[in-house]
Amino acid sequence: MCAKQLVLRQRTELLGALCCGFTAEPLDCVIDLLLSWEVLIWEDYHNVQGLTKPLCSKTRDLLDLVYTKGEQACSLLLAAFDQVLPEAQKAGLCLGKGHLKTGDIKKTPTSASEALLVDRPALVKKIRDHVDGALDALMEAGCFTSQDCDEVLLPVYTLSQKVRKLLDQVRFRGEGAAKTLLQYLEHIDSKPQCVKEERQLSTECIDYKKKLRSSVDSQSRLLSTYGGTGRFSLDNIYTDGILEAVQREREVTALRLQDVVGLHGTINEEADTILVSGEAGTGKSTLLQRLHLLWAEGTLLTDILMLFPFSCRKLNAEKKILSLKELLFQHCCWPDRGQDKIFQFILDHPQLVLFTFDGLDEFRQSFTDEERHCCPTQPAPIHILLFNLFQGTLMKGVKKVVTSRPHAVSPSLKQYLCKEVLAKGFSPVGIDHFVRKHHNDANIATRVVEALKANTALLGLCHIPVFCWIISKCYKELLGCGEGIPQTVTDVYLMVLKHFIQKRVPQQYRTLGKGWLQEHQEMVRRLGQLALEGLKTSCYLFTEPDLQKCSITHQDLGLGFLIHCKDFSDYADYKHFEFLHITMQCFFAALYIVLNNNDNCSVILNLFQSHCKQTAHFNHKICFAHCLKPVADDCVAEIPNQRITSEFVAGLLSQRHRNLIVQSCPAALLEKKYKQVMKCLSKGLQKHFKSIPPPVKSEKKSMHAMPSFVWLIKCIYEMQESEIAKDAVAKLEVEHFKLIYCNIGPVECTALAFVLRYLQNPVGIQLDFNSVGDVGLEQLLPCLHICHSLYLRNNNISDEGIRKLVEKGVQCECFKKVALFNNNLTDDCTKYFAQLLKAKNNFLALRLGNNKITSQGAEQLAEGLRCNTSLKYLGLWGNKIGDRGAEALADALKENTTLIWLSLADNGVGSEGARALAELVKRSTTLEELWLNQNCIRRDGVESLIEALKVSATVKEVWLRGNNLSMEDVKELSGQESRLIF
Ligand SMILES: Nc1ncnc2c1ncn2[C@@H]1O[C@H](COP(=O)(O)OP(=O)(O)OP(=O)(O)O)[C@@H](O)[C@H]1O
Repeated sequence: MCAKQLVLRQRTELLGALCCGFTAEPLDCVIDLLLSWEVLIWEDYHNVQGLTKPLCSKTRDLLDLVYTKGEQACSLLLAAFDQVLPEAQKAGLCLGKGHLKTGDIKKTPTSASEALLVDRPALVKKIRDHVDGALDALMEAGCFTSQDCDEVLLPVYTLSQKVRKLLDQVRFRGEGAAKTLLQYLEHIDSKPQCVKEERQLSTECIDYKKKLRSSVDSQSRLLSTYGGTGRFSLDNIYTDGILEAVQREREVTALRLQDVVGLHGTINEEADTILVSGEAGTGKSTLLQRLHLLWAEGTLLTDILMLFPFSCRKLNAEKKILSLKELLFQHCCWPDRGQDKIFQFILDHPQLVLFTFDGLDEFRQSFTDEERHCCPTQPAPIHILLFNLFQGTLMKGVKKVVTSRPHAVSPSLKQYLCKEVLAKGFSPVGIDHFVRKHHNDANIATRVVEALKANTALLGLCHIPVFCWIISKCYKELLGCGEGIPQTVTDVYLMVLKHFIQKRVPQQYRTLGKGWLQEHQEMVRRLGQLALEGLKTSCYLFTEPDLQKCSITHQDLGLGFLIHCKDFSDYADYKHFEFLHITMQCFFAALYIVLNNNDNCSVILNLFQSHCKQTAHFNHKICFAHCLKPVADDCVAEIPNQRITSEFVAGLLSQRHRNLIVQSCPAALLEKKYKQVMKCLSKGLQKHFKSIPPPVKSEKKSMHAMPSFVWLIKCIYEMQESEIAKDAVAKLEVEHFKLIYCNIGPVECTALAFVLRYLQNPVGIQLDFNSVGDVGLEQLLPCLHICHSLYLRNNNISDEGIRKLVEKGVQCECFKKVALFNNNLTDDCTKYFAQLLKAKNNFLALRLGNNKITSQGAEQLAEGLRCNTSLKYLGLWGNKIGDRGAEALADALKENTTLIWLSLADNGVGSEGARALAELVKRSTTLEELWLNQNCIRRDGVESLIEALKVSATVKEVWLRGNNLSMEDVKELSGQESRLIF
């Protein structure tokens, strides 16, 4: 098909490709290329870009214009799309590759202005880091006025747009300006710009920078949580958590703290907002605090001159309209002099400034991009300022780091994100480090660590830092509990409550008796009522007046323990910002619901039924919209907190805690509430299962769970009620459970195993893209006997997790497949898999792609393969087994009569490895597909494979793309053997 036809037929797709991202950058890049290839002349450029046109109109105009210019122009347009669009977006498009070689049409410029046009695409990238220098050079040479500079530096422009404006202005000013710019570019020194700016800082700016540093330093030096009895220096207690960046295609990569603000993991270069998201207590605020401290000490973010930290919770209190200047100076740090100069410096040097916003989920208004505000001096309500900062309409170029729980991150906010970082809590090593840092006494630390290791359900909870902190704080109660207790989140919070009450009891009566809850029930009820009220209005504050209303003092609350001050500076000001950690507030609310003597169970019904109504279809939008509907007046308002509260209600009503609770609430009423919850949970699960669509022909019946399913399972676990679990899944006929991207961590794994172990028939469990980790994997083991396939792509699993999996797996008759793509596996894990292969002669598929397995691992695996007579699929894509590994595997599989699929793609295999594999091809009577893409096999290696294929009756395809072969080799060799795929 000719290029003109391609442009016409794919008009909608081409339009979509340039307009879907809400940023003009792809269109601008296409235009840059077309200008440099002379498809567009300067006049066309102005016509297309027209000042106030929306993005879609510009793109339509461009497509129309190029279409009228004929076949060659269309061909170049497609080539420009090919260069600009990311691979994923090109997937469905036909861009007529090979029509034209774009390199051939690049003209040799005859003037400086022409040079700027011909090199425009490259110059846009190059000048990005030198806009200020270029403007200075142009001003000095008298080519630009300060008005020209202002036009270029308008804060609404992205950095690339500023460069394009600059280039346009230079063209407008003529050949002299173009020459000056080219000369400047030739002499750009390699020093980063900030070094120069540092030298030019006015004394006002230097003084302000010092003041800001010292204020940030004092705010972040102590761990901001719990005053009174224990204040930790952040340096002493901070423990690295797991951080991951979400990439395009929803892949994730690991990040370090220092990468949070860097380029690593960027998905949209034009945006400035970095989101750190994570569930309650995963350490988002602490991470931010650590960044602040390291900046203040001058050890990290050294290219940032001014850092402004904000707390969204505090900003809720700002009722007046204010300008950006007031926001910065009044809410962060007041300049003693030269306010205007300092503010001007901030406006002029956005790349040297960082804003951080902690706890967007606590901000009362939800993000919207409906109201634009771009003037830094114009006052506006606080939410308008914030939302425009996030979008980049205001203070484009200033990096902003925002933390939030996931539920508060709307799709409309996501489109303005430059990267998304997931805070996933502690790894098992992190838990160990944290506990040891927490306890000065090494003996106690060791006992706590051992107690955790002996109670894996609890260890699972501790990967969330706030639990780790609670457990460390209540270590005396923990060590006195005996083995295996506590098991559930409710157990942990009851332990906290007991600890807290214990502290209020006079020294001489310190040992609490069995009736401890009853003795303190009045206060617990009052706090519970307060908490419930707070949750109904999404209010997380327990302010002084609130407490006074309930005749509770801060002493009652136990300042040293329960109070969670998000920002240490708040502590001095606790009358206004006292704060109980939200999960604790949910727990008190649940206690109130359970202890309430009111016979009417409508609160419980509302609490549980609102979730149960959701169907099993995985549709976040529907689910989210449903969740946002207010459920009922007497029910808590916000869904995530509602979920946490209902889990506690289920836990408190469980038979295990009956003896404690029954002292404060009549037994008959408790029983009624218990039955009510049991009924809701069981009905909820049934509804969920009933809504599973029938399987597509020839496919397995599978269920894609959504968050409400995970919540139901967690409630059942909190109740520790095997009967509901049994009932719920007894009649379930599903062959495959899909729980991908469901925030499944160790806690959820414990609950899943508790329920799924009662399934009648074996299922596949797909948990790809979660945070299962070694601890979670261990938690899943109780349901391994009903699991035929386990999929754990991207789950931070290491060799230790595999050791435990295999230990159990060899005893489970129906466990036949495991997929562990992209985890942290090394050669160590292969000895366990070798054991599995030796012991289980019904095992079918082992997929270990994208791990860190070398030739040594392959050799160990080979030992297992030698004895195995069942494996059909073996995947080692993206490891480093090399020739030696390939030889070992090929040799071990010589006599094998089951393997039909083998992937050694991207493993550094050369011709020697290929020769060994050729032997396998020759001898195998079952092998059908061999994947050897992205290796370094040369022509001689391929020739031995061709020879082998002559004898093989089973092999259908050998994939050899991306090896060390010339075009001629490929042409010639593919002519010799059609089963080779190049
Ligand atoms: N990296 C860490 N090192 C040491 N302790 C930590 C770390 N992260 C979190 N903690 C502990 O866990 C507590 C809760 O962490 P933090 O407040 O940062 O969580 P969060 O994700 O902001 O929670 P929320 O969503 O409820 O606001 C902290 O007060 C601290 O005790």
